[in-house]
Amino acid sequence: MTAVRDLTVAEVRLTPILVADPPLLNTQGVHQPYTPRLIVEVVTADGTTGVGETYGDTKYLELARPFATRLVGRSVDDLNGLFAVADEVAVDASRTSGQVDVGGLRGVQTADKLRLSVVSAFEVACLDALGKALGLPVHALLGGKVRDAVEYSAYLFYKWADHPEGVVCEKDDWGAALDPAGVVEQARRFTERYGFTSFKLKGGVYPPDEEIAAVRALAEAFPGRPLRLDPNGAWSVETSVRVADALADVLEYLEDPALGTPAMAEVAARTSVPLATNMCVTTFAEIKEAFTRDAVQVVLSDHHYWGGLRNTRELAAICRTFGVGVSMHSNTHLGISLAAMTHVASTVPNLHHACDSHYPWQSEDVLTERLTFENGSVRVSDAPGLGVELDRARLALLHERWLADDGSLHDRDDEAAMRVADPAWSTPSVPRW
Ligand SMILES: O=C([O-])C(=O)C[C@H](O)[C@@H](O)C(=O)[O-]
Ligand SMILES: [Mg+2]
Repeated sequence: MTAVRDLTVAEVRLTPILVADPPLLNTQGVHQPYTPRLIVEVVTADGTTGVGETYGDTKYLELARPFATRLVGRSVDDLNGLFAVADEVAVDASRTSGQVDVGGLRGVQTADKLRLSVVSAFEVACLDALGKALGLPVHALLGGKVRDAVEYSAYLFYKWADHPEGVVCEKDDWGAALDPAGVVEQARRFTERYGFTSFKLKGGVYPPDEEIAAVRALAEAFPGRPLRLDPNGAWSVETSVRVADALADVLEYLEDPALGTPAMAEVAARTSVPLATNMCVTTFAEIKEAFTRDAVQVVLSDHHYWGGLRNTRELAAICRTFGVGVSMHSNTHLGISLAAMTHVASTVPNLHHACDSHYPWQSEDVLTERLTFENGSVRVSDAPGLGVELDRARLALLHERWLADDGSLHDRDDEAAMRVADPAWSTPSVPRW
């Protein structure tokens, strides 16, 4: 007789941590030396533990705590029920903003989106637990993989060699990248270390002509390779069209050149370069206007804020229906999320672009074994659940760091980090150029 499993959630553990982050530049400022993440563990009555990961800023933590309490007593296979649980969690009005360019550069900050960013970690943890209980990989729970490996692109950043003097940080060995030669050198290291064959440059940092020169230098150094440029909405429509024209022969797509659907639609109407976004289509509610106006040709999904792996598949199905491409966006994340991204990406038939991932920038992780890239791809695990194992000692150490912090690093703030180097700095108003 087979044993009957008890999939009831008996305990939920939330562990906020701070992970080292290099001084990566974007249009709002620079990354802080440590970034907050939240690790979620869901433990079933029969002792199976599932793990998930999401943003660790205060606004997510204050939703995750009541969510965790409500989860106890429910079953890890009640994935649809997670959304009902989320609806019960109140979001303070001060946490929401209709702005597309809020911190973190991932589009509007509505109450629903904040909730979904928390749901996603619990959904992944439940899927991991369920997979372990059933002896099935997460991709099988999503309907099965259609590829054995998922391709990622090199996520290039303008970067200082070090965080400002006097700032407590972990050293990295990437060096500075502040001009076209530095960007090409960084790209070379990405190819040597991980075998990536496509490249995305985070732009909006320097005047557009300097970023055009950097992409041109990449095109020369890596002929024929897919290239992308993402200034996070820092440009006007005119500037966007000018950059698109200047790079039309080498860009796979231009990502969020201008801010918001109306501006993106104007740019799209005036260029043949496909436009991608992780800023103007970040919720299901934003799809209709963007697709109707043909404002974007590729949606960069992110299971964290779209509400999990199953919602990511729903988004992909909508994109497929409308002939819009789909790929994946990334903020700073660890191996649990990379595993989750890889599982869901392996099940999406219409994923035709290499996905973004910050993972190579993260020297620290909470896993016993880091995930690896081979020829720019991550192999899809067939082990039960996500196929990762938590390193409790590492987790405790990174949590200690979070506990020891005075609160100044508990919320991502690229503007504040830049002010340490440049006291006069404030996030530039948009369009910046
Ligand atoms: O593709 C994007 O827009 C991002 O990944 C946004 C991020 O916030 C990125 O710019 C960063 O981490 O600086
Ligand atoms: Mg982007």
